Amino acid sequence: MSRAVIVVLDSFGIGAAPDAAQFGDVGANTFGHIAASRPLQIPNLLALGLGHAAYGATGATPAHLMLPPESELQGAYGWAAEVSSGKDTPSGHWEMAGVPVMFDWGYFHQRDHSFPSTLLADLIDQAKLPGVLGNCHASGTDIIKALGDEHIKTGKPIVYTSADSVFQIAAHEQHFGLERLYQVCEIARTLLDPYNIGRVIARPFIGESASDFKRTGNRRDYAVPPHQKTLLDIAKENGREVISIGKIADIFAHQGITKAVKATGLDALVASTVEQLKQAPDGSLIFTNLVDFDSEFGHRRDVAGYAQALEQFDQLLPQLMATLAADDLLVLTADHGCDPTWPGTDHTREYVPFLATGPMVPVGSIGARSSFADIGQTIAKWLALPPLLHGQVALTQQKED
Ligand SMILES: O=P(O)(O)O[C@H]1O[C@H](CO)[C@@H](O)[C@H]1O
Ligand SMILES: [Mn+2]
Ligand SMILES: [Mn+2]
Repeated sequence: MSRAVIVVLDSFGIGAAPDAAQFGDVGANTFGHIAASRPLQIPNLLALGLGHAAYGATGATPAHLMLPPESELQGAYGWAAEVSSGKDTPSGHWEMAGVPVMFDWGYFHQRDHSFPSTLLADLIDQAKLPGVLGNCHASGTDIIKALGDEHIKTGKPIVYTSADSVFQIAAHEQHFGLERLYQVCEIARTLLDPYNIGRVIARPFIGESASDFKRTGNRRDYAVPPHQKTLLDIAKENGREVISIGKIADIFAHQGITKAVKATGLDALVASTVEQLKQAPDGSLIFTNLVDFDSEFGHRRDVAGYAQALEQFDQLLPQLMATLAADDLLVLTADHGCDPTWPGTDHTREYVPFLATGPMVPVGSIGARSSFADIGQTIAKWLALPPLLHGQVALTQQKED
């Protein structure tokens, strides 16, 4: 048997998807626009075919990049489009696990007074709150700067949303209390089910004034469970270990997971992945989400920070690859784009990279993939699990002669 590792570089799109026009995202390109900002030192990602995949997705090599010859690549590369109706995190992850989201989530479209008054009244009543602040579309870091002081004074949590199907609640870890914030989120989760909202997100922060308010790693996402069996459920049912690292367990509403490991930051998340890979039994699935690309840089429209984080990840990659056993598969991908040069602060509809490596992975192009589900289907095959309902197998183990 063999093992599989998926590492999601959250928001790392590689060029506008064929249906980007429906999202106002024609021309968005997370990777391309970061690469255009300055020369990037990412030799390991390029050796896995990242530049080739970006070329495949857009028809152009990202600025400043010299692509290694195809014969020198260390894996298979492709570029995958999303079939799910939204460009949100759960849709992207569920689709890559074989469950595209073809229905529409509920959204709060109004930029101000975004939430129905009955919803807020029920939340205030059931969670025994003195009221709420915010009630608008916002960037999470801006809104705690603007309303954090008032929140501390009044004890009213800050509620806000975005173009995603989310209801986010920001509150101070000490003044309001972390456990209390989680309890309020659980109440909100039940109230939001009838609105078909994908996630309630707890956004704890610390600090004593606007200049030093800082969100912490205690963020928690309350997702609705996937509507069909995912790759994770199928692996678990077949007696496999399914190890979540970072946000994955939350994104799948803790379904199909046998072990959940928390870590904060790129270094710690990759280190946890390496550590789990060292001990995971044959047949295991390890699934890691690197949230910082999205939450610290993409949504913050921080091109320099994103570029630096890509270089940091590139440096961590050899260690991860060196931990792969002879028949292991490592897939690097993303769940959507979040072009830091794009107007607004929301996600962008993009192709994502589908980079696969491991000693038995055939080298070369696996081309354009019409759904992220090809990732899950490929892994199901690699792990000798029953096939998923969606997706095409992109590659199989290359047997030695
Ligand atoms: O601005 P922050 O709070 O980071 O919010 C972002 O994070 C949410 C979940 O990924 C997205 O819906 C987006 O609104
Ligand atoms: Mn995401
Ligand atoms: Mn996001």
